[in-house]
Amino acid sequence: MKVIEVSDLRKEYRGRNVVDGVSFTVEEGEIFGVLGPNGAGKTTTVECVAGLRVPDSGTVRVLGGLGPAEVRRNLGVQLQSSALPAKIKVWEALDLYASFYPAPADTGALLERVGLSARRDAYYGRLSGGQQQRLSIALALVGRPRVAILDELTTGLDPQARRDTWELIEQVRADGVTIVLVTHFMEEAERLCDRLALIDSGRVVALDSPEGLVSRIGSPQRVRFRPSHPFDDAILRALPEVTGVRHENGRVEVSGTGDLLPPVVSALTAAGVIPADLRIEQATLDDAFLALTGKKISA
Ligand SMILES: Nc1ncnc2c1ncn2[C@@H]1O[C@H](COP(=O)(O)OP(=O)(O)OP(=O)(O)O)[C@@H](O)[C@H]1O
Repeated sequence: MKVIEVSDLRKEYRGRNVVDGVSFTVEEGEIFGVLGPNGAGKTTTVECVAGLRVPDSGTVRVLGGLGPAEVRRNLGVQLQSSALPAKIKVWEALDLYASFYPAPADTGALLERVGLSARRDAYYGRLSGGQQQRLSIALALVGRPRVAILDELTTGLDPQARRDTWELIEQVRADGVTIVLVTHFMEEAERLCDRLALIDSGRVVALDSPEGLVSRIGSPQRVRFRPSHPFDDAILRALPEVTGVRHENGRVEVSGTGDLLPPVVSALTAAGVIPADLRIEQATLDDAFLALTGKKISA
């Protein structure tokens, strides 16, 4: 079942098309990513989906076309800008948000799940960045939504807190909540998303699974090494898997397709060249974005 259907969404600010004809659908139970550089129009898009901004044109259908009140009841939203007052306590914030819904989640169990039980009496302003993010996720889930929209939820977190948050998101999805995840971290998108829309300058430039996006670009693999001594590139260029060979500061980078490593290593070995510091790199979503738009996501 399609839980969100967005068609030709447009929003203009001061003569600029911030959202410029965006269309996508989100299936029930998936983690759908909206990935793109800062200022690409991601937040504006999801805020239109959540009914928090009015698009200039285009349509948004949530859960088969519910009205605004029903959408609010079924949609949990965690936004970048949803800062709480510093002097509100964790349990007070949760109780307050729970009071907006007819059948809210058990707030004690929710605090447990996001790892904040021990901080229930703490002031919001006293929480670490990771704890504040976890509370904002709890607030997005307290109405027991069928769909949760999470915007830049790991921005500013240290790597451990980020990984903990990813695990939490996977658990939430395992409970059957459909998740729309806005991010500009490709690692986050690669790890969590079933499908994603790459957004650039208000447009969807591609929509696919992370693997699908990466496999669209020509050179999904790179092998790098430091050769024991100079050699003739022709021995590598002759291999059908190899599409390019580059030399840089005494290192060699071979790009190509398929299973690149074995033929490269055997060709080098046959020529008596020992590859030191051998590394293999898969293409990433960043490479896919670069290939599609000419820009880096993480600018
Ligand atoms: N209310 C507004 N009035 C004027 N311009 C706005 C408004 N909201 C957003 N914009 C502009 O629209 C563009 C897209 O903003 P948006 O927040 O949707 O991008 P984003 O992809 O979510 O980026 P970020 O990750 O930085 O939030 C930006 O250039 C922003 O300055």
